Amino acid sequence: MIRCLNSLSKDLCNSKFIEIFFSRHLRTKSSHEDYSQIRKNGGEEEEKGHLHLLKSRGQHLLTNPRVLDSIVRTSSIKPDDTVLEIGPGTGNLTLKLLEVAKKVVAVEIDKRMVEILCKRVAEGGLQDRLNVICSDALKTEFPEFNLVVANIPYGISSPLLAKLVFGAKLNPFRSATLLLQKEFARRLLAKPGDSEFNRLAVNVRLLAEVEFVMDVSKNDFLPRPKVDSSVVKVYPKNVIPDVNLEEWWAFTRTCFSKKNKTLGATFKQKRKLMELMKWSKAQGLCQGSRHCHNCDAHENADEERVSGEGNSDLSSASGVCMSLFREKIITILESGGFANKRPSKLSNNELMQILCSFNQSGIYFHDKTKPEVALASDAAYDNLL
Ligand SMILES: C[S@@+](CC[C@H](N)C(=O)[O-])C[C@H]1O[C@@H](n2cnc3c(N)ncnc32)[C@H](O)[C@@H]1O
Repeated sequence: MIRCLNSLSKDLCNSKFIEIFFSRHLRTKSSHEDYSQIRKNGGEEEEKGHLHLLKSRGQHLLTNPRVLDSIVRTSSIKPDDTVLEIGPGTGNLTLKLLEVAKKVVAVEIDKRMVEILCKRVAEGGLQDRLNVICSDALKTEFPEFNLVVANIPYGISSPLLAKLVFGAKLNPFRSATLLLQKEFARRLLAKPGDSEFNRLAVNVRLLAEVEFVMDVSKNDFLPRPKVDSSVVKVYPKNVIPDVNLEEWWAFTRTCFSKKNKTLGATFKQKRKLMELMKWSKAQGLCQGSRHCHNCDAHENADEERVSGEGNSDLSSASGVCMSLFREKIITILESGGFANKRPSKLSNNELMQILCSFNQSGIYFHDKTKPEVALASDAAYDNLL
């Protein structure tokens, strides 16, 4: 492979050769095949100069120079910008970025790609302006950057977006121009009332604005993916709402568990009430209450939750406290006019208003006694969006 790359690296610096090279020398592997299998079964083929592209790594390379140019143009890169690129692959976009940025930090998980990338960049004499990190972008602490431009592997879109947007508090950047799966981009851009509107849009919109840039054809990639793609631009907000993020995530998770159900119906569910009672109890909401003081409702509720059992009749046995709690929640929703509203039609401001009313009444959606999850930690991005 190296021999092959040596002879081709000069050509690769010229985008006209990109397509010819890829059609001759790249091969794809299905998602279930991994590197160990390639080494075992396909090692000889790699020796002959074929680079197997892995679906499991989202290795669909953008080969249309016009699209690459458009992405760079819409990214509004300034000469003193340090651009973070996730998944540079063989460097098609990286080379264009290096033409205009002061520096590019490229994070690539596949060391075969890193070899090709470094070779191509060295051929252009631009290696001093490139910092390549061969690592998983989700597990890497990014060095300083002030702009993101990337054709990312679609399989990590959610956690990566979460890492960027929620991490912007610690690592501020001007904008992220991202090539995403079209369906994911539509969900990001969806407005309340749109069929695609969901928790992803709500959570991202809390901290960032998202703008549509353009659709990209499947034919602009090698190998051709099965899904359509779109470019979006994400702008982290300068001023972010004063809200505990874990509380917000837990709240939106509850609301959007059934996004088309009315909030009144969602909060009548016994399982949801039990969970909420747990956290609200942690805040001392019910301490001293006549009903709580003399009954074991919360302890029973906790036991039932753990064992997966439970009496569905809220008015019986340990349900006295739960009934009161449910009434309290419905009263709060009704007083704001939200009991019959559906989360899929609510704006972030309205959702924030509901959460504030709950919190002011001592109702919480997560365990506030636990320390806040460090936003820079890997675990923080799992299932966030
Ligand atoms: C869609 S390709 C884009 C390649 C290149 N930017 C282009 O446009 O031609 C995605 C790239 O991300 C890399 N990748 C996949 N998972 C990654 C991860 N967790 N961290 C960093 N890079 C990753 C793949 O190896 C692949 O090179």
